[in-house]
Amino acid sequence: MTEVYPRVALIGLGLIASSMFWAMKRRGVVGHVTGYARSAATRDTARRIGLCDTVCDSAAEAVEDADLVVLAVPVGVMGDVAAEIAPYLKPGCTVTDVGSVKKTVIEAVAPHLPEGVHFVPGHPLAGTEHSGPESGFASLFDNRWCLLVPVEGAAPEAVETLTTFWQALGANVELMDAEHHDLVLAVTSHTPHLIAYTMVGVADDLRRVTDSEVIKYSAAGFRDFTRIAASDPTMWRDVFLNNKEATLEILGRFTEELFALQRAIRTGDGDHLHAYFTRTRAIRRGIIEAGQDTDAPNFGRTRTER
Ligand SMILES: NC(=O)c1ccc[n+]([C@@H]2O[C@H](COP(=O)([O-])OP(=O)(O)OC[C@H]3O[C@@H](n4cnc5c(N)ncnc54)[C@H](O)[C@@H]3O)[C@@H](O)[C@H]2O)c1
Ligand SMILES: O=C(O)C(=O)C[C@]1(C(=O)O)C=C[C@@H](O)C=C1
Repeated sequence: MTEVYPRVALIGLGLIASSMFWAMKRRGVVGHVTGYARSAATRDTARRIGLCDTVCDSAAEAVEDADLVVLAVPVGVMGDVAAEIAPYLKPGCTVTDVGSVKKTVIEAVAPHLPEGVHFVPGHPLAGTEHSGPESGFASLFDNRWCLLVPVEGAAPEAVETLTTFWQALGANVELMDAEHHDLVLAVTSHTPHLIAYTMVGVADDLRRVTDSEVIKYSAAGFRDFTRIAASDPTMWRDVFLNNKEATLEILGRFTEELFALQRAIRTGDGDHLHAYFTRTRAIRRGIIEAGQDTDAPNFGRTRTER
């Protein structure tokens, strides 16, 4: 296919950036890809496995000729990274990010970017519990959503080109505003992760107290929780600290429902439980009927399957 961008720079070389690299190379989406990660060990690993055409020892060097710069670092450091690269950005280039939270990332990044640079924030809704340069694979974004969250006054051509880029990586693209994005993701991703972290923590405490074999005999549902709860601690700490308002709102609602279910169990209100579970089952069936069941095609894949 024709190149969407001649030169791309990946800042941060973890799961998402490495998957983007392999996906770009799979279809010849771009020309040359530079990469930079803060840690020398990550840069060494990237060089060893051929991740990026050139691995640079500074962010400045990585971005200087890039037509697209992708910030693929934890959301808590997006602003620092933007400040670091700002003086070296090529006029007319596009800067995007892949952060799981949009409002605070936009607030942290936008003020650093010089005029003439297009900022088009993004978020691919695809991932695994693995992290680091060796965890990526080319098919991660296939048939997954990538949400773009253009800031006010964003150049339509810059948004269009980034849309074409993500489509070439296999994703379906939609535009959304930042506040709505953060609320939707609090429901579909952030709060579920917090619940999984909590449930696994509770099971672990229980194991210590009773010395039972909670983990050894864990059923499939709980195993799914342990997978989610194995996700990167830095990434998820930053997600919760940066999507405070929406997560707390959804957690509040979650707690109310949980209390209602708790009460139904205590009072023996089987009708309440049955009606509730019937409603939730219908949601799952609706997803399957709508053909949107993209159930975990990426889980457990390794880099060798790229
Ligand atoms: N993991 C997922 O499921 C997923 C999905 C969609 C979006 N995201 C978002 O993508 C971003 C990256 O996540 P990931 O899963 O690829 O993480 P990761 O932990 O696999 O990789 C992060 C990379 O950033 C580097 N880094 C950290 N601080 C840096 C700094 N100050 N300067 C330069 N490099 C730095 C790390 O060395 C590492 O290479 C996050 O913002 C995350 O919220 C993650
Ligand atoms: O499947 C997983 O492991 C994920 O957690 C991926 C997941 C999600 O919650 O769906 C996690 C965070 C992202 O920002 C986007 C995708």
